[in-house]
Amino acid sequence: MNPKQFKISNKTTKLNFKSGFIAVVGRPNVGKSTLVNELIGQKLSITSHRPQTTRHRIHVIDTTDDYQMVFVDTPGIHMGNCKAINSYMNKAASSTIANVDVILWLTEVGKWTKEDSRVLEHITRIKTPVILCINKIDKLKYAKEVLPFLDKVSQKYQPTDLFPLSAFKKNDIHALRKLVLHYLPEQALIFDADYITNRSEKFIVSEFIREKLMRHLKDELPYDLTVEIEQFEQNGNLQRISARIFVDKASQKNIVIGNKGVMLKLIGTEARKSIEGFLDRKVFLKLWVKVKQGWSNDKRALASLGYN
Ligand SMILES: Nc1nc2c(ncn2[C@@H]2O[C@H](COP(=O)(O)OP(=O)(O)OP(=O)(O)O)[C@@H](O)[C@H]2O)c(=O)[nH]1
Repeated sequence: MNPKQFKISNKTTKLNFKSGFIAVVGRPNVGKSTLVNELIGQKLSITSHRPQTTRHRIHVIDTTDDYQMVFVDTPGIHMGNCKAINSYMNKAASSTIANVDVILWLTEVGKWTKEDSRVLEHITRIKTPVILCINKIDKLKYAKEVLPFLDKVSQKYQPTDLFPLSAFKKNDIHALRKLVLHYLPEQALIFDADYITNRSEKFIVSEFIREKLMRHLKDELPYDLTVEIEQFEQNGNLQRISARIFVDKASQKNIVIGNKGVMLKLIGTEARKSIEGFLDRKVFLKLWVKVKQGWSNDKRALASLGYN
């Protein structure tokens, strides 16, 4: 299903119908986007093994006959980099936790870091119910190995619920969905039943391209680039897309293109396949690389590239 324009619903729903907003927060790389994609059963948020993959807040919506859950996936709250883009990401995450019905706070089993403590500072300021999810427990050999970590976390903070899980396990996702539902108020649909995100098709497509760049390029390079869609035209069952990849330095342009264009071709092929699956039509994708020096630390450049 393709995202349509976000619209407030005026449809009536059955008795006892529940709906509400659920913020998904946590430090980078704990599995927030993976969890959100699993909860809604569709990939809309990009993921990678690298921290700080998600840069923008995105609403993804799951509607059934009984409920409508609006998940708000956020960038990881992080430290140590004070570029304008980093403060944009931290602000997008921390401003989300007010005005939701419940917060899913993700941590990773066995790994409490300073950035988790930073999230805790934000969480303790608000009164919203918090489900503290201890993710990636599939990495443990025995289930009981989670206990010392639960103990450690409980000494720092008493959440409304403590929920160990693996985002990869269907049963865990099912149980978490039931728990979330408990915190949603009985009220009608917030958005029309066929809306699945607040973001445009163009935005999701640019994110799929950025995901492949994050996954294939090494070191710091993925953090120094962004993607802008220049052409997005549908002609019957064919979607023509032209996208520009902005890098920070001239030397980075050659790395993104690769020897004889091999890297850009690989990224283009993988991105095209993902986009075709998402749009459910054939895609002609053209990628360009352009140097835009200092874009990630320039507020005006950021705003013009959609970071606002
Ligand atoms: N083993 C294991 N890996 C997981 C699990 N959930 C997520 N991951 C992996 O953790 C990595 C990070 O996942 P993301 O969903 O991108 O994490 P995120 O918290 O959205 O990351 P940011 O964009 O940095 O905020 C990916 O390689 C995922 O495949 C899990 O339950 N178990």
